[in-house]
Amino acid sequence: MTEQTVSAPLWPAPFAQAPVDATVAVPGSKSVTNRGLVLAALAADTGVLRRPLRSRDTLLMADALRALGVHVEEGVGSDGTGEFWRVIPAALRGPATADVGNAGTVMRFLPPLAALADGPVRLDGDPRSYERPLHGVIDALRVLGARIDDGCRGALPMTVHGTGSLAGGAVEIDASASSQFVSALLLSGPRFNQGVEVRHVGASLPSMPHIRMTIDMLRKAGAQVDAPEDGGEPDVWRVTPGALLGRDLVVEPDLSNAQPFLAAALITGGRVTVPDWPEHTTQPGDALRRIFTEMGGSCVLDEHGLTFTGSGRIHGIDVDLSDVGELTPGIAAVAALADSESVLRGVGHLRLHETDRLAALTKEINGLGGQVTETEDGLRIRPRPLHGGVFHTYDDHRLATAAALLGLVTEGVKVEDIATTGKTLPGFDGMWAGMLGTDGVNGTSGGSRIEESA
Ligand SMILES: O=C(O)C1=C[C@@H](OP(=O)(O)O)[C@@H](O)[C@H](O)C1
Ligand SMILES: C=C(OP(=O)(O)O)C(=O)O
Repeated sequence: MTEQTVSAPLWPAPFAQAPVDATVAVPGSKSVTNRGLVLAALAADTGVLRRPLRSRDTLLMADALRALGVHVEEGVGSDGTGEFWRVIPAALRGPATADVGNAGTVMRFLPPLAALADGPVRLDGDPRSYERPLHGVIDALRVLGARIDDGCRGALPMTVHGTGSLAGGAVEIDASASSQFVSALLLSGPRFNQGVEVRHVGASLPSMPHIRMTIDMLRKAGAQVDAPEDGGEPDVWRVTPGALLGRDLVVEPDLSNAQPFLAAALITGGRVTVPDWPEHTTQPGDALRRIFTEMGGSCVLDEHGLTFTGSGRIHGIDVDLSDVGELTPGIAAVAALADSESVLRGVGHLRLHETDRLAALTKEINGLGGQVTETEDGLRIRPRPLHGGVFHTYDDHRLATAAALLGLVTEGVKVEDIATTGKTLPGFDGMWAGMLGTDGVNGTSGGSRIEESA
């Protein structure tokens, strides 16, 4: 978290005049889209992603794959099935350069793929990407046979000197900083000569549902994966070398991006339906059904989707979020509005996300009158009456959506750089106005005015 010195646009967060009552269609999952792109690029034949997420993180992945010689064509189905991306794999080429932005999925999933290119691949990104942990991927790739020039930093920017193939084999890593280290190695594993065996040797491992998502998608693309949950050794995954199939994949809505809308129902005592909520999923956002129910609402999953209804009461919660860390900012915002204290545990690694999320949430919620303290592995949140003010967002999409939530029930909240939501949810401000019925349809325009900060 660095202080923001440049003036950034301020977005007056719309204040809810009444409980929300809306249906909100949420675009595709970032995590599924970027895994789908990588697996399709490594496949033996053409694949299609239907309803992919079109956001900064996924466009960066598509562009990086194009730089490596893969064809990613964008189209719109004539049969009402919406947008699709056709991925035509090709021999991976170097020299190439790729911008990873501040996308964890791109900066971690791309290096193993780059090691399969037939020349050097230079990876660079936003200043924050230099600070985000990448050593687990870099060190592992070296053990597996890759040559990487990272100036001994264990971080970006770096060049992966691809030679057209990688030996692969067994490797130990400490993935306590990010589950994406494990996912990255497994995703490209089928294309390594000996496949890959990844053994996690660190103290903890966050975001297990995301590792399950990796395994599930690998298997659906034809890979053979041995995982701990199938009776294998704890913290060891094995991927057998072999060809991957091009799939026709319909991307589920991003359930973590559904969070602010469901939370809006919870904190206003209203109701929000998210269509196409999957009955079974590996997405961590599915845990919102349990977490937000415990915090005071109720939900029904039926043919309309997931309908979440607030009760008018918001309860504090004591919860371990290590499996679902990316939900923390939204849960923290709701907790700041609750009728009792909350303790959010197991998320120390969020200090190395888009920003230091624990420091940023503490500072910004307290700036509106809240009482949040950092613990070693999370946050303690004592609800206090909040007041308006500027909420800084530190280039973090989930800070921005958390701020919008606080502004929904607190007059005068101004959110810095709402456009940062474009990392995973472009057009968030318009969707928020649509949920409130203030998107111009009924004559008001709460969500679109922008001011310059001092
Ligand atoms: O693999 C993925 O798609 C993700 C894994 C998680 O990363 P960490 O394990 O680094 O928290 C999550 O926070 C991120 O938003 C997406
Ligand atoms: C941590 C996140 O993203 P990334 O994929 O950049 O790690 C997130 O989306 O909350």
